[in-house]
This record gives sequence, structure tokens and C-alpha cells, in this order.
Amino acid sequence: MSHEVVRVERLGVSYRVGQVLEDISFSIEAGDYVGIVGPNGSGKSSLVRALIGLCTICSGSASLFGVPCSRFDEWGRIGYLPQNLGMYNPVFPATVAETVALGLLSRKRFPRRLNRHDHETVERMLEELGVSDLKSKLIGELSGGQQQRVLLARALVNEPELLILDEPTAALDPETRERFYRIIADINRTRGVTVLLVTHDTGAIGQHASKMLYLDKRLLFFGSFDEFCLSPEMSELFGEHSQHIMCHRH
Ligand SMILES: Nc1ncnc2c1ncn2[C@@H]1O[C@H](COP(=O)(O)OP(=O)(O)OP(=O)(O)O)[C@@H](O)[C@H]1O
Repeated sequence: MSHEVVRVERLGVSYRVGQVLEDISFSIEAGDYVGIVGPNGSGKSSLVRALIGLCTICSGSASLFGVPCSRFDEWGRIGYLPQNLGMYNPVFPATVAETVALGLLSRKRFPRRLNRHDHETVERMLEELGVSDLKSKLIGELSGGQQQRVLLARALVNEPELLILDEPTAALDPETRERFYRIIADINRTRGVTVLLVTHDTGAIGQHASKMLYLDKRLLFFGSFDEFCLSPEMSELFGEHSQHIMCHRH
């Protein structure tokens, strides 16, 4: 039985302004923790967004759990934490607890109602991410870092099999960032959840990722973390200093 979670073949992605990704091919197995790196504007967010149908695939193909992305609809198996913060208007009419509870609806069939067990699950997740005391506040009233924690709780509440995190720690203070990475590493190790992490945070990726994917419109590297550290091409592209920090801390 195949344990392939993501397969991408000769993928191209374009916006109205033109093509931003070309000829990308790789596959990710269940339990992998993949660090996606590359310069600003290299297409990292576009790649993960294409997987979940948020931008247009103009050539090639991509599949999730063996199903072409265009037909995939088991969204409860995926937790996604988008890059953009501050997307909630201060008067957006949802509390923190309601926002996290929304994450549970994707696994439910009609009528999509939450039961007592669901509410307990939400409480537990809020607790785990240290935001229980904020649960009755409107999501738009929180700081960027607090919103980020709540959105992570929403991404995790379903116990997803694939977790896609797009620069998740940008707004977090150092202590919360550490805690955040510990939680992700823990669910990867103990529950075998596959993780795709887009980040510029070289230290964190060195501590946790088992595989690396380096993009710059094209796929310039995909392989194990150790191969990445030994690659002279990556030293040149990534910068010896960044590569050293990353590899030294592993
Ligand atoms: N919605 C959009 N419409 C048009 N062009 C876009 C859109 N989103 C991204 N782009 C363009 O696509 C290219 C890749 O952007 P993307 O956000 O995928 O890069 P990234 O590697 O995630 O960058 P960063 O590290 O800065 O977050 C950039 O040139 C960007 O301007």
C-alpha cells in the first residue's frame, strides 16, 4: 500500500501576471516533515496554495492522498495555516472558540452540528495552545501572535493527517515560537502527521525537518536533510552562513 501523501508532477502555476512555478516534481511520504525554503517571491506559498486549490495549476498535476487535487474533497484530513495575518476585521462576528470549532466542521456531514465532545475537543486545543483565557473574545480583537495561535488550534483540532504551515511563526514571540515548534514536532513524531512547513526560520527547520525542498520558481533541491547539508550547490544558493546555522543545530 502506498503511503504517499503528496505527489506533484511537472507542476506549473500561474497568475494573471504570468507563470510563477515551472516543472516542479516531488513526492512526500506519510510522516515526513518537509521544510520548504527559498528566497522571497520564489513561489513557496503558491506551491502549497496550489495543493489545496487556492491557485491555478496551469500544467502538470498534483494529488493528495492519491486523489488529484482537482477532485480532492476530504478537507478534514488537512490542516492549513495560511501566511497572512491580520485578516480579521475587529468586528468580525466570531469568537476565538467559534473560530477553532469551525475547524471541526470539515469532517462532518450534513447537518453539521457540534456535540458536547466537539466542544470539549475545542477546549482542550485552546488549552494546549495557551489561549483558553481568550476564548470568548472576538478573533479580530486579538494581536497578530494571538490570532496565529488560534489559527493553529483551528488547523490542529481535527487531528489532520497532513499539516500545511505557511510561515507560521512570523508574529510569534520567541517563547511562543519555541512552544509552537515543539507542538508540531511532537504531533509529527507521536502521531505520524505529515508536515509541510514554509519558513525562513533556518534554525527551526534544522532542528525538525527530515526533508528539504528548495524552490526558486523551479525546484532546485528536494531530498533528505542530510543531503541538503552536504550539497555544495545548496551552500552556494542558500548561503554558507544560513546553511551552517541550519545544519549545525540539527
Ligand atoms: N494572488 C496573486 N496574484 C498575482 N501574483 C501573485 C499572487 N500571489 C503571489 N504572486 C506572485 O507570485 C510570485 C511567488 O509568490 P509567493 O507568495 O508564492 O512566493 P513566496 O516564496 O511564498 O514569497 P515570500 O517568501 O516572500 O513569502 C511572486 O512574484 C508574487 O508576486
